Amino acid sequence: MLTIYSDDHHLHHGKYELIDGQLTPCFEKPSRADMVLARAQKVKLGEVAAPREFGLAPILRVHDEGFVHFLKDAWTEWQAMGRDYDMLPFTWPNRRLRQTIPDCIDGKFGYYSFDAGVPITAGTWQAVSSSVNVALTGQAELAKGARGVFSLCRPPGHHAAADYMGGYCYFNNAAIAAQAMLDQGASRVAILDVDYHHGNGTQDIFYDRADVLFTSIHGDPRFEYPFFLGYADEKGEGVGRGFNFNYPLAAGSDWSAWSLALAAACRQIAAYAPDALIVSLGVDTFKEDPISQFKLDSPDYLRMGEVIGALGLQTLFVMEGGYAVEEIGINAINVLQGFDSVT
Ligand SMILES: NCCCNCCCCCC(O)(O)C(F)(F)F
Ligand SMILES: [Zn+2]
Repeated sequence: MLTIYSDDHHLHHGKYELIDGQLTPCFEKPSRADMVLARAQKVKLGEVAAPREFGLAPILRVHDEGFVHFLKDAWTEWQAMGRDYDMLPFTWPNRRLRQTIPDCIDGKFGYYSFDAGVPITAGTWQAVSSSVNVALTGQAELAKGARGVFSLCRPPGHHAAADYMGGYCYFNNAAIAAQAMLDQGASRVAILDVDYHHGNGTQDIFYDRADVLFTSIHGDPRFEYPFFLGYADEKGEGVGRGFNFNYPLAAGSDWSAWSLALAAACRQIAAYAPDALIVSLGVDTFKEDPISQFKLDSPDYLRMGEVIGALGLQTLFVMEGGYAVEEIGINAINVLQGFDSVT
């Protein structure tokens, strides 16, 4: 399988995030992507190609213009205030507060984010732009007829909605790739989000649409981040009703429970008969993941890839989460090798 990868992700390395009331070194760090790349090369998964440049147009097909320009100019504005350390948001327009965009950068940052898990640094813009180009280059390769392509994206994207970032995500790489497929003539695209956390951003972007089917298996939002989306009763709205399927699972879920949800999601995807499938590939479902509560083991990722491969769909894998850095490469690449093993 072809892998699309850029070293530009190293330009984004936030220092701290707030976990359990403590400022903690960021779990979303450069070594994550380095380990996945190393594993792909070690097992000779296939060629590794650099991304092509696609510019702002495909990003603006999904994200709000004000949001994009805030992110583009944020670091310059922050530096102009004499601040040379990471930007972090700290206040958000909750219920019954004005949804008016302030002039002050702290107010703008809060308007365009939903949590403090999105440090902005000098290199963040370049890194997130590159991550989008990695996803779009993968999509372009798939459009040429490849059965499967791996876009090794970093930073991840599935928590980012049209006009807010959060949870280590800035631009929604998978959503941007899905929209590009539709813009190039696809009628229907299915997204399968296997990350431990619900892809609230991806769901939100396509919630009122029938041309993208969103399915997600994740930690139950009653106890797990992102808490405020991801319930099973969220089925889509308007013409999008019936094109959103959430499979929240209890803490401690292992392959036996998880694979039943995968089978259910795959039944929906097969019935939808999409032109292509995008997998938001997070492997924080792993039993040793430091911030997650599922119990999948490394061999389970081979089986996950086989089940996805059995759908017989052209598939773009877009890297999302996974924080057990020693095993992230084995687990992510196992999915791709499992997929490739299905002829
Ligand atoms: N007590 C643990 C608090 C963790 N709070 C933030 C979790 C963010 C998860 C990000 C991700 O793994 O879903 C992505 F794929 F986007 F990277
Ligand atoms: Zn996650």
